[in-house]
Amino acid sequence: MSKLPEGQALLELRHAVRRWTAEHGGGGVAVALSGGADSLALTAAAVAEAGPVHALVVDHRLQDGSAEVAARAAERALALGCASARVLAVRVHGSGGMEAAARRARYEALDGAREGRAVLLGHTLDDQAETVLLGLSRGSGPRSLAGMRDYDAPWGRPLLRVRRAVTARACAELALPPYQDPHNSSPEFTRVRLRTEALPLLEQILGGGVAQALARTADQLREDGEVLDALASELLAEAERVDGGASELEVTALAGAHPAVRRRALRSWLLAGGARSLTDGQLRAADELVGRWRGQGGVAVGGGRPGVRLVLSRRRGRLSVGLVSDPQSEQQRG
Ligand SMILES: Nc1ncnc2c1ncn2[C@@H]1O[C@H](COP(=O)(O)OP(=O)(O)OP(=O)(O)O)[C@@H](O)[C@H]1O
Repeated sequence: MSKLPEGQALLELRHAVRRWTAEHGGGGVAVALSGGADSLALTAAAVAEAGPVHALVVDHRLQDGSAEVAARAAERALALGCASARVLAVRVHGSGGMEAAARRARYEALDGAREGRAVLLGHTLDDQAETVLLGLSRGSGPRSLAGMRDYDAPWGRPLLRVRRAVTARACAELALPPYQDPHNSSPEFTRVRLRTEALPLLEQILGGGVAQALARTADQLREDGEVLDALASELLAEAERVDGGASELEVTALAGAHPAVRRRALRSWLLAGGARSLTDGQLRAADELVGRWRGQGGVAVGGGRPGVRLVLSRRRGRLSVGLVSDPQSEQQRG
């Protein structure tokens, strides 16, 4: 496409992408294109504002006709002026449900194909608001209420301040009918009901502005969280001792810190040590090894293997993580 039409919606998107590239660098990016309105409109705006654009379309191969949907999206990307468009066919497998497995496969494929470029995603302010509302309702911690960041290398989200309705209008201005994913309107998905039922009701009861308010909450929590993370990494640097290649934490160095900072320090140290999907309960139990020590046993943290658990324990004034065999889970397997 030689020249884009200059409709209001497209201009708003171009402005958002221009702001993003000014802050995080342009000169060529990849765009994750599903063919839906958000990423299609983003692709058009990026072509105009972000240098050569390389479209990456993931075919999850979960629905009949998915290859055609992906091929059409790639064609559109080229017609919009992308420098290249690739379809990445993936195999969705593994634990945690289909949605989570598809997401994992998608991000892995995008990461493998980006060739050093940032990858722009089409998340909008409405996606951010839904993330925050879902997190609030589920009692998630501040890290998840802080929502998505506009750049979490290599993932860029230039549209986090743009309403979803704007991307739909931009597609209309471009005369590009977006692909409508049937999953996006299926009420069996919690997120869809939040979008189509809960948020409109809240908007009606509170007189509007709810999505923006939720996104603002995320911004505030993110800023606060960054300060706490910085304090936690200072604390970690003071407490960490590396002994024969193994990382341990000196309890006396942790003891004087505020538990909120301590838990963040423990979280990042445990993740670096191989823990996965830490819960608030596990982190609080881990913290009690410092703050409420009464000789208690170790704390199992997710991240072991069948028959082996990853356990955090305190010995001789230091915390360490190690693999401990777990006869119970061996029995369950056997
Ligand atoms: N099949 C796909 N191929 C390439 N990019 C995709 C695909 N599906 C989604 N994306 C990218 O991810 C963005 C968010 O998509 P969507 O909202 O459907 O995902 P989600 O599962 O809700 O969110 P998340 O990506 O955070 O898991 C899209 O705007 C697009 O940039």
